Amino acid sequence: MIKAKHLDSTRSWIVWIASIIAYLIAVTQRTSFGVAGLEATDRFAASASILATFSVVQLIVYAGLQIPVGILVDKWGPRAMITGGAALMIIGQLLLAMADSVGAGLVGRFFVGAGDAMTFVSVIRLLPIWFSGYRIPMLTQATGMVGQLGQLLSLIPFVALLHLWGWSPAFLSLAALSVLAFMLSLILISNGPRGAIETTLPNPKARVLLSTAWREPGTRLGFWTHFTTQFTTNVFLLTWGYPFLVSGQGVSPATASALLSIFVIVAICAGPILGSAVARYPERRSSIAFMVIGALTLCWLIVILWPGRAPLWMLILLIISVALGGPASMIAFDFARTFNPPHIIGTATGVVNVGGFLAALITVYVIGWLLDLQQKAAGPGAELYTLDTFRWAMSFQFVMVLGGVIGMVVTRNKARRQMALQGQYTPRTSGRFGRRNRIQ
Ligand SMILES: NCCCC[C@H](N)C(=O)NCC(=O)O
Repeated sequence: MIKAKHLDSTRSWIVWIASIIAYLIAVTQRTSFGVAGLEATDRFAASASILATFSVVQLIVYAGLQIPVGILVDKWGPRAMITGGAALMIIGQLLLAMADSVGAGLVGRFFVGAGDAMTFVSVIRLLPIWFSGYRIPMLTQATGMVGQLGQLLSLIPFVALLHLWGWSPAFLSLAALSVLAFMLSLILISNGPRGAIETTLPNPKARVLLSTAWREPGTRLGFWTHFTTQFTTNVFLLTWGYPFLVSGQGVSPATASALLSIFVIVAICAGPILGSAVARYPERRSSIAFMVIGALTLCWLIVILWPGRAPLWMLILLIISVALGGPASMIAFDFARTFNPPHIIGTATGVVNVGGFLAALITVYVIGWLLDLQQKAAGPGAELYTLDTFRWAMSFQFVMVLGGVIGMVVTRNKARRQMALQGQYTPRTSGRFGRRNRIQ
């Protein structure tokens, strides 16, 4: 087969670099409110639960928009979505810069969440338009990795601006950053040459796109893979990791912060390794995901069953294994891409991306509920955060892992049966069909 001329060209790299800058900036916008918690408490005279509402609203908006965004990526193309997302984030951060009430702040955060939700799926959709072969899984990992650096922009320069200049100028600077993303996307991103996004339908209906993507077992395998690999990372980073380490495991706040920074290091180191493993052994993608899930489940089990507090080295092992879930979750997008025809990859990617965020939302909520329940059951004056209350509450993650693994096994079997019927390679049929027929 002759390779299209635009694939893997200089233009491809320009488009990819512009798109990952837009994603990196979206992650900065996403994580900026979390690092401004103390200032937000003062500005909005807010309680801890109101502050938590900001995170929950953002997660709900993000997860709730993934499927509509995926469908729109297939209808309008990634460029319009990335540019539109940057515009929404400009509006959101301008509103936040001026907000002096919880309501106004929440509206700002809603816009930021919506703009952020439009970015990642569109960036992932650009990859098969502009690249070919093994580069796609490698660049999928690299996209996830570079994006996470956006968190560092929030943690270092944004926090510095907040302390030096105060709330409004700091959030105005974030709006300016999204202006940069908007301009770069408008000028440098392209949906590819005419016909690069193939459509079989002239004006595809949203319902048709969604049901076609969902009926494909590979999309559901991606959903459950993302669900199971990513949620523990989100639960740990977004809410319960820090109190679990400090109040449950008794480590100092400084050690807890240092432990949390391991997430960034693991994401940077593991991304290329997992990316090249997926590129070399695409038929083993789900086994790689199962290995990571096995490792993180085993580490959680050891920490939870450890008599008393777990030693520091065990906590480090736990965090490394949980952090591996981030890069492993990118395998889920590879399923969406390889099992679906090009005109519904956006929709399928949106479906897959709901998995981990939905699981995180459920788990964050249930862990909080289980902690409250144990405190109430223990009677007046009982502590909310103790080693034992955390042991029981964090154990809920095993229920989610079990549900996710069942989903993965069932959908993997369906996907394999379908591939075997189509005469394509699966590990079990490798002897019959040979490596040449494996699905990329
Ligand atoms: N290297 C870790 C990247 C994790 C990315 C994650 N799996 C994901 O789904 N990201 C979506 C997003 O919008 O960031």
